[in-house]
Amino acid sequence: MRDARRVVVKIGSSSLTTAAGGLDADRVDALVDVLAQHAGRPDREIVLVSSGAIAAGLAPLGLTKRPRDLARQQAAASVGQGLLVARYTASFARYGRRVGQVLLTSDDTSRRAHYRNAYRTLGQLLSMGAVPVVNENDTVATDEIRFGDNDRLAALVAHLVRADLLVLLSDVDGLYDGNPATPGTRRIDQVRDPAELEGLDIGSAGRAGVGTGGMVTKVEAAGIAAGAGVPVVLTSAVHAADALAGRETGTYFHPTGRRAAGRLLWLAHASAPTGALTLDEGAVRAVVERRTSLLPAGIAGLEGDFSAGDPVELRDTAGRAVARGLVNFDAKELPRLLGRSTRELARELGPAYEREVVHRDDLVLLRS
Ligand SMILES: Nc1ncnc2c1ncn2[C@@H]1O[C@H](COP(=O)(O)OP(=O)(O)O)[C@@H](O)[C@H]1O
Ligand SMILES: N[C@@H](CCC(=O)OP(=O)(O)O)C(=O)O
Repeated sequence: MRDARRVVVKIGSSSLTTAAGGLDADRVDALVDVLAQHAGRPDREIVLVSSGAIAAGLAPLGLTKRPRDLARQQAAASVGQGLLVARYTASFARYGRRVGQVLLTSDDTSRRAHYRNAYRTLGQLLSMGAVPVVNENDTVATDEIRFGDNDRLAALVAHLVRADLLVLLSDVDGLYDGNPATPGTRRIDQVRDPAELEGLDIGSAGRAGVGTGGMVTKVEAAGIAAGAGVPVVLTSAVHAADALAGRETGTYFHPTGRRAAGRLLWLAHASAPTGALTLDEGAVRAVVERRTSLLPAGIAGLEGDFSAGDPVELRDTAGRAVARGLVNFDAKELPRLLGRSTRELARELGPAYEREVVHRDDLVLLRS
């Protein structure tokens, strides 16, 4: 951990705001002090995933707690994101460092061209010595395409930039074997296998009116990152320096998997499918066992109003999800193509209809 060169640090709203609501400039500065020192060493790079846009926008808009409706959350995020980045800009300037704002949606990150763009921009910022400050693009995301929680976004960003380490900072110094407010609960120092966590009381509520997802989303995010080969430290913001220096702190999640191919991890975790295709038995075998592309001939039915490029679920005839993929046709185009061979379609409708419905490079299996 001490040698981790490229580190993604995620900080939650609860660690950036005051009890009265609004951004806590002192806490932002304290975090930046630690990050700037780490990033100031040769060969070290930081990508910061920062929540707090909604929380920072509440007080300026006269709101006392996080609104339930999406429209007001988006308005708060719009006001708060500006304030948040202004604060980071001023704070990193004390160290002569620039910051670059990067706002992502799940839609951006599962589409091939957008994914490459995100990868390139983050890499460029880092190579120019700037600190990318990433958040979800809350003001334009709809409920359906929202990540909704930055823990998962941070895990996917860690994978995207091929980070050596993911540090999740919260207001609690690690994962506990029960709600830490309950006397007698103990911190878990290491997690070697997510199965070790089964049966633990892991709360889904964050600090009232501020954070989202509680510990549940952190544990899920740690599972995604560790499963993709990125070790994770989960600790409190006050221990950020320890985590970056490789000193023991919080809960350490050992990597459990190998680094998977780029975009497919995003496809599996970032996006909610906008529709579903039902595959006949032969097509399930072809896609799952032989890892081929999905052709119209093997599709028995479809549901949902998707557009070309959207993520869809691939199901067997019993309705079980077997894979997820990016579809190459709009839902309204597909019915007349189903069950027909690509050669026949190309002859009848033109060469554009020879294409796969889901290309195997855009397909991720959900069970093996
Ligand atoms: N088993 C657990 N271990 C640690 N914290 C837990 C657990 N269950 C629930 N929590 C709560 O989760 C909270 C952190 O979630 P949240 O407020 O959403 O964080 P953030 O805003 O940093 O993303 C902690 O303050 C703690 O009260
Ligand atoms: N994108 C949202 C943060 C969503 C979120 O996951 O919040 P948190 O649980 O505090 O990390 C915002 O900036 O307000």
